[in-house]
Amino acid sequence: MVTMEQKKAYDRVMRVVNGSEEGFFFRYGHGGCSKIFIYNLMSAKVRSRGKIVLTVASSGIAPLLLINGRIAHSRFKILITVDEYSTYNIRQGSLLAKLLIKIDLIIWDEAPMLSRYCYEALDICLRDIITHASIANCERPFRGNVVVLGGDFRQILPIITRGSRQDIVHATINSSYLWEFAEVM
Ligand SMILES: Nc1ncnc2c1ncn2[C@@H]1O[C@H](COP(=O)(O)OP(=O)(O)OP(=O)(O)O)[C@@H](O)[C@H]1O
Repeated sequence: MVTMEQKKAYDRVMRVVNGSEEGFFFRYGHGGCSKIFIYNLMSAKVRSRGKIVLTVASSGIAPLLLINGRIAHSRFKILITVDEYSTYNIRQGSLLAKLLIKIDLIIWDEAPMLSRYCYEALDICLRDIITHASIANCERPFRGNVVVLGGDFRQILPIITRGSRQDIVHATINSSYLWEFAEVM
């Protein structure tokens, strides 16, 4: 049985996935506070309606707990070293590009572990790929796709070789231009 707080977060995302709204959510909570439990609930429900959900995680262990989870680097072909100019290695017309045009929900766990440039590259990639399919939502983050990131900023942050505290904070997702669109839940 889900708690009231879990139901509220689940209902909020489901309303957006089922409606025409776009949404970018961040599920924030400490370890063991049911983030994966909610992701699995959401992905099972959305998939049961014949819709497409991509579930990924930043680290090698978390995808094992997600239903059909994959490592984000493998799923999106993210380069190992990313910077502000990075994009994903996905070609127009490829099978992955066609899949990305059709997705209804992206769930990405352990998001604080990766550099914000990984998410900004996803944003650029979706804008680029979906531009060829539709001109709707061109101003919205992730081209209007429903994206749920999640994780705990008190756990592992991006690793910056010989980086200072400021460099690490600057590399996290909440320093990104995308963060102003995020609905934290
Ligand atoms: N409403 C619920 N009913 C039954 N079990 C629950 C419920 N909510 C959470 N749990 C259980 O609590 C445990 C911790 O939940 P979960 O793994 O989703 O946490 P998490 O926030 O993803 O943890 P971490 O940050 O360490 O990955 C799991 O075993 C999960 O099945």
